[in-house]
Amino acid sequence: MDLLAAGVGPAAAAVGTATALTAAALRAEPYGLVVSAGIAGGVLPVAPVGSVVVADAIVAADLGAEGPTGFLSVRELGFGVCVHRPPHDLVTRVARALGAVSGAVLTVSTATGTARTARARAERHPDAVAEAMEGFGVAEAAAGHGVPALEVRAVSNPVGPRDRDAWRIGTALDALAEAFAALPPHLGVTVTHAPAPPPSPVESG
Ligand SMILES: O=C(O)c1cccc(C(=O)CC[C@H]2O[C@@H](n3cnc4c(=O)[nH]cnc43)[C@H](O)[C@@H]2O)c1
Repeated sequence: MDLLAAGVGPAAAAVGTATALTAAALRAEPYGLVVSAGIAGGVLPVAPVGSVVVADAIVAADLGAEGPTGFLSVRELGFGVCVHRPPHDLVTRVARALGAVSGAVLTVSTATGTARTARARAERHPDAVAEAMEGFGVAEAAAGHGVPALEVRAVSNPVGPRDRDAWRIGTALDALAEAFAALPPHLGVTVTHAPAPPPSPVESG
């Protein structure tokens, strides 16, 4: 299992993921799974701060155009996909193992900051449990390489009017670390850590 910090937003996430997947393919050591992980805004009441979510759909929620009747996705415009669906069995297994909520996780380039945007996105995506800014970029890169993608997030803040005092990034990172410690056997991988260096000799005398 390798860890890549690709940056914030769908473009940085796609570039970082595609580069890593290409490099691995050229080494003839292709990856079998990509996991987009991080913190997220949670949709209340299903995904409160500190909860973990697993995406059953990774949705590009603001990639498209505005029309007179509202937002039109790239799929509605006829030139792309706006949803990637991770393998259903894997989502079910991982969500159960982590005690996580599963549902659609929206990828946005502009984080929700008003009740009006939160309402519009909830109306368009009633199955959404969270939003973040990278999942769809990761999933597009993975799809381009024929590799399945998962998205696992820990909730740092509620989706809604911008309120930085309500953010609990430490709580979310603790929950994410706990989830990732439990994850490997459910992905069918074993994690090996480099052995700790020996303690430096203590001089006596
Ligand atoms: O200052 C703000 O209003 C603000 C709004 C959204 C995100 C940020 C960040 O600095 C974190 C970006 C980082 O965190 C993920 N994230 C966490 N919560 C949300 C959210 O409610 N909506 C979208 N993204 C979120 C995101 O994936 C980025 O990696 C600041």
